[in-house]
Amino acid sequence: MLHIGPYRFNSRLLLGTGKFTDFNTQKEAVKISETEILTFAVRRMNIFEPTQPNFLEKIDVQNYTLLPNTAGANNAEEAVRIANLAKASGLCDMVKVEIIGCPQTLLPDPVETLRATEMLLEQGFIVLPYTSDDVLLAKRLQDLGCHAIMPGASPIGSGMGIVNPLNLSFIIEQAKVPVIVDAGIGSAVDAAQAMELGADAVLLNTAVSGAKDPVKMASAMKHAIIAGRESFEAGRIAKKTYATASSPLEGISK
Ligand SMILES: CC(=O)[C@@H](O)[C@H](O)COP(=O)(O)O
Repeated sequence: MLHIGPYRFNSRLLLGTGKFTDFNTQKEAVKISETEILTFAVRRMNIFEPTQPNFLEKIDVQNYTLLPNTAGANNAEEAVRIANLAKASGLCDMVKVEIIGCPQTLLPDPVETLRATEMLLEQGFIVLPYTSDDVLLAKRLQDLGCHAIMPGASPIGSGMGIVNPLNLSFIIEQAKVPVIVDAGIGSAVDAAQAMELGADAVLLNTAVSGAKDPVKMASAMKHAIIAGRESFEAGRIAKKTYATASSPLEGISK
């Protein structure tokens, strides 16, 4: 079971809701993924304008925990403002801090992310900062008291998978809060790898919404995350340079 602050989840898949070609595909993908947490950019919701189109309109949002993110914020103050807007509209008291520092790589701004996390924690939010795979930054965020750490596997939407598994495993090793690998997942094997490294969950969007068959990919991601977690818990065999026979002959009388 995944624990984030006071919340408990059976699914370890967090699904982004953007970039689907149509609302029916989005709905089917969300359903088959069996995710319990949906994430979205607050700035894309017309939260105070019920007459305007709502991109979650096909989804029965009562059945999900909503994780608004602060995408679009350029600094800590803007992120805090966006988080409060989401909270005031009754969406959730959890927030994913997303403060992009570079328009080309979409990598997060570490200083502003740290500041926003501190400010939001002071205001009583359940805070999940999206961060790079910087090991010490992850520790600093954890020391502030954030409720989960969300290191990127690779740049958002790149589909490059985990570019630095070593950094990720260092982050996981030292973590006292859930580690949710967020962004850059390209296919099911990447999601399984994150879980095998010991991540607590995976957040992804583009790999599903941009797949040739998004619904099938959502299903694949669900299974990959379950398989990766089971494999992690089962404990993999040690890697060796040379072969070991599968049917050893030692001890067998001739
Ligand atoms: C939807 C969301 O929160 C994204 O910002 C997230 O980082 C997903 O990234 P990918 O699209 O690379 O999976």
